[in-house]
Amino acid sequence: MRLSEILAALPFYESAVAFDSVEISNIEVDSRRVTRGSLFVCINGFTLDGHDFVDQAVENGASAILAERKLDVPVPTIIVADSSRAIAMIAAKFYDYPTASLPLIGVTGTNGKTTISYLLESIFNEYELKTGVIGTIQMKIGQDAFPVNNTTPDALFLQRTFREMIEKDVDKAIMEVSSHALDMGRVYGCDFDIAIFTNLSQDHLDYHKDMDDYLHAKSLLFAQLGNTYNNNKKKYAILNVDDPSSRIIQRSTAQHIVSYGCENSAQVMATNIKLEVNRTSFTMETPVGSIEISSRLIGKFNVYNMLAASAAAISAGIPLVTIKNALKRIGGVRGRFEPVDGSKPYAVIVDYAHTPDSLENVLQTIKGFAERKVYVVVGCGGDRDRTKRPLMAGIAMQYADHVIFTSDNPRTEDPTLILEDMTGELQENHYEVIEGRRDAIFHAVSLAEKDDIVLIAGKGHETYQEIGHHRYDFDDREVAREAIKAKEQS
Ligand SMILES: CC(=O)N[C@H]1[C@@H](OP(=O)(O)OP(=O)(O)OC[C@H]2O[C@@H](n3ccc(=O)[nH]c3=O)[C@H](O)[C@@H]2O)O[C@H](CO)[C@@H](O)[C@@H]1O[C@H](C)C(=O)N[C@@H](C)C(=O)N[C@H](CCC(=O)O)C(=O)O
Ligand SMILES: Nc1ncnc2c1ncn2[C@@H]1O[C@H](COP(=O)(O)OP(=O)(O)OP(=O)(O)O)[C@@H](O)[C@H]1O
Ligand SMILES: N[C@H](CCC[C@H](N)C(=O)O)C(=O)O
Ligand SMILES: [Mg+2]
Repeated sequence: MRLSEILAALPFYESAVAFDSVEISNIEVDSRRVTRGSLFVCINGFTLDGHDFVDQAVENGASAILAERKLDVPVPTIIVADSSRAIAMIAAKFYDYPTASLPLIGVTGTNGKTTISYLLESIFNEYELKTGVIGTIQMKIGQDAFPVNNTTPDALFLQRTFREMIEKDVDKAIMEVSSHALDMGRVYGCDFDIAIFTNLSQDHLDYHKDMDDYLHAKSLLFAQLGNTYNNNKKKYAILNVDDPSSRIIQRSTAQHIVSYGCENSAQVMATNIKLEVNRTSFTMETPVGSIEISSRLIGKFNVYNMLAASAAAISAGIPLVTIKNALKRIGGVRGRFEPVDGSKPYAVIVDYAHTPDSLENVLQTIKGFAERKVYVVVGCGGDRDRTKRPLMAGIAMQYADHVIFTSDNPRTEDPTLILEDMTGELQENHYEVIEGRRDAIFHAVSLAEKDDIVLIAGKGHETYQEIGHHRYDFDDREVAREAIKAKEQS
């Protein structure tokens, strides 16, 4: 595509030289991926500055550079005020606005995004539609899975992926939209058809100034709903009426709102909720009728997830009976309330709870069924919100009979200091600190007796532990299985 055509997507740019004849074969933000004919976009990141790699990009064959300042290079340089925002617009243009035709659902909120994405995948698949999913665990096109570095990847990856999804005949794309992504403009250029809000509770206060700032970022998904290409497609905002933040979010969109909830009156509402140890059932009242839902997803928080997914699916025209069958079929989502080796007299559950609210929800659920002791193995990630550490520790202590505090992903922080942040204010002493996560899991499992429950929280599906800048192989579920085996042999 001609550079001038790509640049037409930008509201403003400057260039000192003529570039009318420049052809662009692809766009890249990483100088190492640049090939002959690339447009290299220099992004000033959190750790490195793409402008410093411009020589490598030119050596690798870049035809033009998009940057935030003048650079001494022998190819045309286009100057914009903010290249990480410009990239979203030009990537959408370069890949010919894929989301103008690809039906796209965005899920945002503190907890439940991944779960809802996979519920929607199951519902659409049940209706024989091909899905694409982008989120925390992976990117999927149909049943093919690919690794991702971020819950919501950068704009270039997104637009490229949406185009690939169209080429591979995807009918519905579902993506998690993190507050970081919204704040950094990774999803500018995405034309969402349905936007889902799950809930808002404390997390990410390392990045967002305060909870208002965090909520504002979440609301941006709804502010952009229907404003992208003005193509007159009907848009829906799916809001949780039981979360007070929905009232603020509601004000950021003029699109059709579909409410869901259990406590306050909602368009899609759960009544007669029965929470059992291995099954959840409820009546789902909807604008298109009422239906009995039965699912193997456990806990009231999963009733909210099922309502949110159902409200979105109904808005997308999926019949209630398909929704019912899909929710009945789905066994669970990887690393979310996942039992490890259900054949033992005690239970071991791995769950991705890494926020105060999710930990409280999961522990409340477990306490609702526990016949004897509850053990919790939990830590907090390094280089992340420090203020959630004592809150998570307090919640673990409140619900568990015994807590083993351990390392999550320490990243570049000292694990001992993270654990001090967690335990420093604790008044009671029914806890131990075992820094090594493997030892902590082995110890917790060794303590479990008949009818006890061990919750291993925080890392869910993750298959690594990040210490310093290195990711070591580590999977809570595998380690728990080994611990169970060791216990049985001792
Ligand atoms: C703070 C943050 O969001 N950082 C993101 C950012 O990385 P960065 O700014 O550090 O990038 P950088 O390494 O400084 O590089 C700057 C530029 O130089 C370029 N470069 C670099 C090296 C080189 O040789 N040549 C070159 O051109 C890079 O390609 C890049 O364009 O851009 C990267 C590429 O898009 C992201 O992967 C990375 O996310 C990191 C891994 C991250 O941890 N982000 C978290 C905070 C995040 O976004 N989390 C949310 C989920 C949160 C949740 O819901 O729980 C998410 O959506 O993932
Ligand atoms: N609706 C919900 N409300 C509160 N807690 C929830 C809800 N759904 C899931 N959880 C809890 O939060 C954890 C993470 O769930 P999930 O992965 O679906 O959320 P997420 O929003 O995708 O998280 P992330 O921000 O890490 O991507 C689960 O393991 C469970 O403990
Ligand atoms: N998307 C979240 C995941 C946190 C998972 C937890 N295991 C941790 O490392 O803190 C984040 O990057 O903040
Ligand atoms: Mg997620």
